[in-house]
Amino acid sequence: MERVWLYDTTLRDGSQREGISFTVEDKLRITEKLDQLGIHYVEGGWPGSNPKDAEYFRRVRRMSLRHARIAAFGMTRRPGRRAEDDENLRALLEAGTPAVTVVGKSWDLHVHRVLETTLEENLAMIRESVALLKAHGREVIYDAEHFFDGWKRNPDYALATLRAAQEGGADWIVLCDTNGGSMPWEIEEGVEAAKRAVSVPLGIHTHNDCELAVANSLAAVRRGVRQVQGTINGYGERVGNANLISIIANLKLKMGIDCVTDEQLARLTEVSRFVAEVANLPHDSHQPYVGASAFAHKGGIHVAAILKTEESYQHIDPARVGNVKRVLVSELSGRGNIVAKALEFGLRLNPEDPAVQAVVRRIKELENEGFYFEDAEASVILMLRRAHPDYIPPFQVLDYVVMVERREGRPPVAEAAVKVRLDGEIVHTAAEGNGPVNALDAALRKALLPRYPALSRVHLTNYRVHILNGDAGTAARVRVWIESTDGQRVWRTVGASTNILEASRLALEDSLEFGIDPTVDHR
Ligand SMILES: CC(=O)SCCNC(=O)CCNC(=O)[C@H](O)C(C)(C)COP(=O)(O)OP(=O)(O)OC[C@H]1O[C@@H](n2cnc3c(N)ncnc32)[C@H](O)[C@@H]1OP(=O)(O)O
Ligand SMILES: CC(=O)C(=O)O
Repeated sequence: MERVWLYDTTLRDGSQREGISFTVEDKLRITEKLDQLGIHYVEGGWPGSNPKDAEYFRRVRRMSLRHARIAAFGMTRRPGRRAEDDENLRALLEAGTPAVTVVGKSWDLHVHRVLETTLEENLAMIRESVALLKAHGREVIYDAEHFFDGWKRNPDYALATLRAAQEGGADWIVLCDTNGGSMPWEIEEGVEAAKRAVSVPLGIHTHNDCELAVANSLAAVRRGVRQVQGTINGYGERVGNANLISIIANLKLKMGIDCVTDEQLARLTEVSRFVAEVANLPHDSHQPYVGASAFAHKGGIHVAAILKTEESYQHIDPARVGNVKRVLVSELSGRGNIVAKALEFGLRLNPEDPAVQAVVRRIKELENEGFYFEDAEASVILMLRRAHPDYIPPFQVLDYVVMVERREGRPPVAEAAVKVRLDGEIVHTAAEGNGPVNALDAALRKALLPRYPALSRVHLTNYRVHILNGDAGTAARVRVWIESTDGQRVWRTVGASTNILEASRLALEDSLEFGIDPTVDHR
């Protein structure tokens, strides 16, 4: 298989997504990451568009990049103007990049109705703009905007625009499915037509309006295209561009094209999540290859099978793209899920152990009562421990009372009293709090801290309440989910009840019990 060059346009096309606004600093950080990923071209932006992009090009020159060539993006000269006098082309040259990408019109509709010029003048605009950039020693990538739409309506003219770019000296001609409306077979036919019309190496640039951008890019590669343009996570205007993350994984792992090294491929998840973070967008947990759920297994039958052989339900080894396999525990679990989850926490269990079967049954019953264990692994591990006949819990809450009082003109106060069995003794404590859960937590800690001083490091980082049957109004059943940390490890627990305090107590008690036991590697 021949080589394929990766061209990233996150900093230009990606910033056209609604909701994204990169700072110059953001763009420089992303550039560095893309370079580490082994991207061959990084399009930094449009220097003729705004001061931020112009500053990016000034600053990126000082970066020492190992793989990436920086490209500046702009359009062909305006109609009726000399290329030398066109301010956008001047800004492109002033950007001082080794590569320049210039976009021109391939579709006659655009020439007549958008540029409002003649077909001949558009050909001259393309030829002369490319030639000017070449005369200044740049590597010139010509982006044929709307190539596929143009080729479908007026093939002769669309192909004539490619020839104009070739005559101007373009190093690459990139066929764009700008409106994202093409089907894979139309892409293949368009690429074949372009191959017959010009001899310059071809590239592909697709948009995802029919959810086909990745498939269309791969179809073009199969037809001989040698450059693929896309954005990290598919960020882009409207519904987005071709997702370069999936394209890289597919080229390397499915098509055997060595576009990045194995080590670079293993950074794919990190880069995808990094760019989401910088873009201030939640990372899509269901994103193929790199999402947190991309290799998450929930169905009992699936988990039982992957415990025997992982390829039974995984199309690749997740480590190849820097991701990890995960096992979820829920009412859809079998014994395999429990055994696998326990193993993640350092507990080796025999699936034939009656405790395992008991926990599977209990999880199904509790989920029916409103518990939800998928993201409350610590509560699952505690159930396993408690199911064992020799397990002695570090403490047991026997009784509790919580009072909330509000008197006219004064803020509400909460007070809790607990009765706890600890090392065979009964301990009574009471404490105040700024709310009932806080008071209960304080009273419990007062009882436990003298015996378990390590609990002073344990604190809640998140507390969520989910109403399970809102139609029942104030009588609704609620689920309380707590995330805790001891500064090193993070764990999650759950409780459910029609009483919000009881649900909180269950989740809180699990959180503290899990936090006490230092023998288990909590994650
Ligand atoms: C397919 C793509 O994604 S291309 C990238 C799209 N991205 C952007 O547009 C973001 C950056 N753009 C900008 O900052 C501004 O639009 C600028 C600086 C480029 C131009 O701004 P203005 O001069 O105010 O023009 P405006 O944006 O209103 O209109 C675009 C003009 O470019 C012309 N034009 C569009 N494509 C081309 C082209 N390939 N070659 C020459 N002229 C073109 C249009 O006909 C229009 O001309 P008109 O003003 O005579 O009607
Ligand atoms: C060049 C470009 O971004 C497009 O045609 O979609």
